[in-house]
Amino acid sequence: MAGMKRSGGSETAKRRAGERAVDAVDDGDVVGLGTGSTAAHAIRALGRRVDAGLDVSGVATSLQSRELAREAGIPLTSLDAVGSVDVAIDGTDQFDRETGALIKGGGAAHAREKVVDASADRFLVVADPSKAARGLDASVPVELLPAARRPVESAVRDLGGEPTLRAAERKDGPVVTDNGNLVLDCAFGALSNPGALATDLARVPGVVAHGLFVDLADAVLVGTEDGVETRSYGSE
Ligand SMILES: O=C(CO)[C@H](O)[C@H](O)COP(=O)(O)O
Repeated sequence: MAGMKRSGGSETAKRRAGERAVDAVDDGDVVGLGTGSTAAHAIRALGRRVDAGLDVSGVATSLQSRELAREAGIPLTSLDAVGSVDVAIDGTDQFDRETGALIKGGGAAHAREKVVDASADRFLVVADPSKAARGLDASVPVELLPAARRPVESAVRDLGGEPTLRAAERKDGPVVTDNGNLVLDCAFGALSNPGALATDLARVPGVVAHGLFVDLADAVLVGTEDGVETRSYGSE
């Protein structure tokens, strides 16, 4: 994947984080179902609790999470129907240990993820230790309207970034998101002010959503080989 490296964190660590996050789900909750390999562990764990009698419904953030939820037997609803979710469980590509700011979008699902995660009463991030960082320096995925590619690339360069169109791996040409858009992976180096960059990127005409999630996470649950470390942010 050009410009965006997916994590090779251990499956044990990812599974522990996903399972611990699902412990926070209560009977009757509407649950935001994140995208990616770590969130997939949470979806499977939630499915096991549904099998055991838990009454919840899920809001998928992608075609991937919708299919996984169906396989796991989790009843699905939509944000159109419910307006918000009680708890969202989602992965991340990088998180700042100090602030809980995230860079997401390695799976090109960050537009819907942001809508669902931002609507949550509690947004729990599940991660393995390879995602932890001091500050943020990964490239920032930007989903954009296909017709806006050139002006968005130019605006990213004006903001100090170097955009790379994300190429598909098992298809010729670019990645096309679940929303029919393209993704630019934008290398800015170390981010001195992620909040300001988030605001600037969101203002660019043609940008649908960027992968900076600032002041959204309530907690990051980091699975390890031995257990789970919970880092709380905001009001948690
Ligand atoms: O933001 C995402 C998808 O758009 C994922 O949550 C992120 O890429 C983490 O994935 P994984 O758990 O497979 O490392």
